[in-house]
Amino acid sequence: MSDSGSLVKISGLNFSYDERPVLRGIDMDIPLGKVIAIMGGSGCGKTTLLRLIGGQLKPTHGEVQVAGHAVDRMGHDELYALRRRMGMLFQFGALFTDMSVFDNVAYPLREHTSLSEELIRDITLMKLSAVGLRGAEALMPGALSGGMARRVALARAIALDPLLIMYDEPFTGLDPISLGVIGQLIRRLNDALGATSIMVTHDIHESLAIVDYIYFMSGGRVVAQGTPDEIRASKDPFVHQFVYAEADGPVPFHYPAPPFGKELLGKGAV
Ligand SMILES: Nc1ncnc2c1ncn2[C@@H]1O[C@H](COP(=O)(O)OP(=O)(O)OP(=O)(O)O)[C@@H](O)[C@H]1O
Repeated sequence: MSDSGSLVKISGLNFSYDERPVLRGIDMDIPLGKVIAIMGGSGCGKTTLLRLIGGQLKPTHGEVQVAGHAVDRMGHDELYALRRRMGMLFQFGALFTDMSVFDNVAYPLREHTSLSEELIRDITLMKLSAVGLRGAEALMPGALSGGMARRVALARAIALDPLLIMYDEPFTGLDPISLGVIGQLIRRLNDALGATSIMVTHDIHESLAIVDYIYFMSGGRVVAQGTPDEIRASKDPFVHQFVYAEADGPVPFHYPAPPFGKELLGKGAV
């Protein structure tokens, strides 16, 4: 793929929290218009990767480019302008509980633009309509089901017509029907906006249904990648473990610990 076609280009990316390496040489090329999933075991660095793309963290080595510009070399104003073009949906959506559905979705427009209240109203209603919730504008978040709240969070994430939308575990805590609805919405909104979407998720089946490409991470590295068809056909043990939700495989079930026998004996001997 040519550079002109990629919205996010990650090259040789390393990142450590203090001295502890979390990402170790990540390369990704995410084309404009695509929806991609990043999967991997707990703590493998997925959220850290999103924060590096968003410019909240700086690489230890390597580079993240968004729309042809290195994120860590941007000045304050440039980074602010870029963030305005990025929609983020964090785990559980995190709506402002003391604001109505309407005010939640209008919030980024009021914060980041100088549009008239009349125009903000029209855009907000259009965004709510895009997620099927125009009629719910006056409700407070406490009155929403989990699936509806997630849809409001989606409407808020796309309020400013983002170039790039990042989702951190958008399906967590949803029932299977809402999960399918949110998955389809992520795809439809991406395509309608001509945006590019990156989602960190544990849901392999929803990912296979809606994304263009999947990266699997382990130990801070990309260990497998491919289109949904390639992933379904893959014999890679890592991919197999994810697709078939097996406890035993390359992704360890246990957090690293000293051998059990040694620890128990150690305690018994005291
Ligand atoms: N602010 C921080 N300071 C120090 N270490 C951190 C910080 N944030 C995350 N970590 C550590 O970095 C590693 C990667 O964390 P990250 O949240 O990116 O993983 P993840 O793949 O998103 O995990 P999960 O799927 O459980 O959300 C973890 O071991 C975590 O404990």
